[in-house]
Amino acid sequence: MTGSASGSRLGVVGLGRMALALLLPLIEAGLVPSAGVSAVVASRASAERLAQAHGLQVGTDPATAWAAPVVLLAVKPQQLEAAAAAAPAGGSGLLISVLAGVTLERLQGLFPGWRCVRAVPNTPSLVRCGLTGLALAPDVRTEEGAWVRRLFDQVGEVHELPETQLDAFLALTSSGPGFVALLAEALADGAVAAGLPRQLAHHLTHRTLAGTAALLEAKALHPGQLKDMVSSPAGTTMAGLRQLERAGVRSALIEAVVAAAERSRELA
Ligand SMILES: NC(=O)C1=CN([C@@H]2O[C@H](COP(=O)(O)OP(=O)(O)OC[C@H]3O[C@@H](n4cnc5c(N)ncnc54)[C@H](O)[C@@H]3O)[C@@H](O)[C@H]2O)C=CC1
Ligand SMILES: O=C(O)[C@@H]1CCC=N1
Repeated sequence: MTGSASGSRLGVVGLGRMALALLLPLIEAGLVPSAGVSAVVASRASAERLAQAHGLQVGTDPATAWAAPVVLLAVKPQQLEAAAAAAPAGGSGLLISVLAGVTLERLQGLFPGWRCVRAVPNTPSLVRCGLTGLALAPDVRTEEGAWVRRLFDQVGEVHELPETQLDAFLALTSSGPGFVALLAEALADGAVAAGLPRQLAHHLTHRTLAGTAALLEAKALHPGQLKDMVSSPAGTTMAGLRQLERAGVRSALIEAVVAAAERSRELA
C-alpha cells in the first residue's frame, strides 16, 4: 500500500455502473492508472465492449483481478456467491465491497484472509459529487484505511459510520438519486404540460434542483424555512403544495427511503 492511489494495482470484480462511476473519474484525474486496473465481468461480450470503451484491461478470468493487492468487489448482491466461489483460496489483501446490504461479517466469511471494507458509494461519484459511507473491519491496517478514505474522497464526500447505519445511508444517498430523478422527470413533465418546450423544461428542472440544494446548504436553512420563503398567502406555491400534500407525496418519500433501507437489510 502506498501513500497515493496511483501506486496501487487494483482488481475489479464486476465492472458495472457503480464500479465505472467510481473508476472513471479516478482514472481521469490520474489517481488510478488505467494500466494498473484488472477488471473481470460476467460475459466475454461485455468484457470486450468495456475494454474498448474505456481502454481498460477487462476479461472474464477472475484470477487476474484477485491477483491484485486491492480488490474492488462490485457485483450485484445476488451474484456474490458466484463471485466468491471464483476467488482463489488464501487471499491476503484489501477487499472493498460496494454491495448493497452485504455485511462485513458475511464478507469475512466468504473471503477468509482478506481485510474487508464495506463502502456505500453513489452514482454522482461519476461527476465527483459523490457520497460514500464507509465501515472498516477491525483488521484493516491504519494506512489501508487512510488510503481508502482518500480514494473515495477524490470522488466526493466520505462518511465513516457505524455499520448498522449503512443501510439507511444507502437508502438516502445511493437509491436517492433514483428518487430525485423520478421527481425531476415529473417536474419537467409538469412544465411541459404547462406550456414549456421539453428541452428547456429539463434544463430548468436541473437548475431548480441544483439551486435549491445550493441555497439550503449555503444558508443552512431547514427545508421548511425555504418552503415558507417561497409560499405567499394564497399564492402559486401553496396551490401546488396543496396538491402534493393531497397526493401523499411527503409520506410516499418517507416510505420510499424506509423501503430501500429495509431491502438493503434483506440483501444481507
Ligand atoms: N448502481 C448504484 O447506484 C449503486 C450500486 N451499488 C452496488 O454496486 C453493485 C453493482 O451494482 P451496479 O454497478 O449497478 O450493477 P451492474 O449490473 O451494472 O454491474 C454488475 C457487474 O458485475 C458483473 N458480474 C456479474 N457476475 C459476476 C461474476 N461472478 N464475476 C465477475 N463479474 C460479475 C457484471 O458483468 C457487471 O459488469 C451492487 O452490489 C449494488 O448493490 C451500491 C451503491 C449504488
Ligand atoms: O438498487 C440497487 O440495486 C442499487 C443499490 C443502491 C442503489 N442502487
